[in-house]
Formats: sequence, structure tokens, C-alpha cells
Amino acid sequence: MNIVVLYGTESGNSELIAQDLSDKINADGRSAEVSDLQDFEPESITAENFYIIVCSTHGDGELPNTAQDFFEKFSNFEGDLAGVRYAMFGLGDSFYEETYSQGSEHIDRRFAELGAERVGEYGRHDASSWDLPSDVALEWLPAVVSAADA
Ligand SMILES: Cc1cc2nc3c(=O)[nH]c(=O)nc-3n(C[C@H](O)[C@H](O)[C@H](O)COP(=O)(O)O)c2cc1C
Repeated sequence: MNIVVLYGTESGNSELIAQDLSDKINADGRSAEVSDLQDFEPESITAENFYIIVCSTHGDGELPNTAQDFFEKFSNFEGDLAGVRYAMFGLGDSFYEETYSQGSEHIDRRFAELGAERVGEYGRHDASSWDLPSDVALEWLPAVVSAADA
């Protein structure tokens, strides 16, 4: 099972997390690659891969700039993603009470609408916490990889 770690970011946190997750997966003897959502096409999604999406929240509960073109294409994409499995890790800041961590949820909803299955816990990093983003993500990762294997 190849793992594709996709990220959407505006200030770089999600990219760093995606790279750290991929490095850890590869160090553990599995195969992972990282892709920026702005270089990724919905048509390339396949059930042969497992997807981890790392994406922040900007604007008013919206996607970061680098994920917006992808999301427009994904919204218009009408492929059947039955059999595709994925995990989500959302970034946000609970300072923004009403819109906390909602950016990634736009992508999550569209995966679900197209028939894909989310596995594992929905990971989150809160910029108002003292936790380092990659520490939280690396702690979240093992259960997700186990769930992907199941
Ligand atoms: C202008 C701006 C708007 C933001 N809006 C939200 C928001 O509506 N909800 C939220 O949970 N976080 C919001 N955030 C917090 C970011 O999601 C958080 O800082 C995240 O770690 C950024 O990750 P990135 O570097 O991958 O873009 C906002 C941050 C900025 C700078």
C-alpha cells in the first residue's frame, strides 16, 4: 500500500507536517510520497493508494490559498471514490471559535460524498495550544496506519 500525503497550506505548517509524516512512514519501511494539493488532480485518486490529507484553515473557516484550486476541481469531479480510503489531519486555531479547524473539513466532506472512507481518528492541531504541530501529527499517525492496514 503506497501512502500519499497531500497538504494544503498558507504559512507552511501543513507542509512541514506532511513531510515529517512521510519521513516517518518511509523510515518505518513503508512507502510514502508527499504532494502539494496545488499540484494534485482528483482524477489521479486511486484505491491502490492510501491518502493522508494535512490541511489548515484560513479566511473565515476556509481552505488555505494553495488548496483552493484543487477544491474547486474536486467539487466538480464526479468520479466514484468507493474503495478509496483516507485520513484527515486538520490545522486551525481555537481562537477562531466559530470556524475552528473547518478548512480541512471541506475536503473531508467531498471525499465522503464521492464514496471514499475515512479511517482512524480525525487528527487536529490547535495553534493556540502549546503542542508542536509535528509532535501531534506523529502521535496521531500510528493508529491511522494500523487502521489503513486493517
Ligand atoms: C489570516 C488567518 C486566518 C485564519 N483563520 C482561521 C479560521 O478561520 N479558523 C481556524 O481554525 N484557524 C484559522 N487560522 C489559523 C491557521 O489555520 C493556523 O495558524 C494553522 O496552523 C496554519 O497552518 P498553515 O501554515 O499550514 O497554513 C487562521 C490564520 C490566519 C493567519
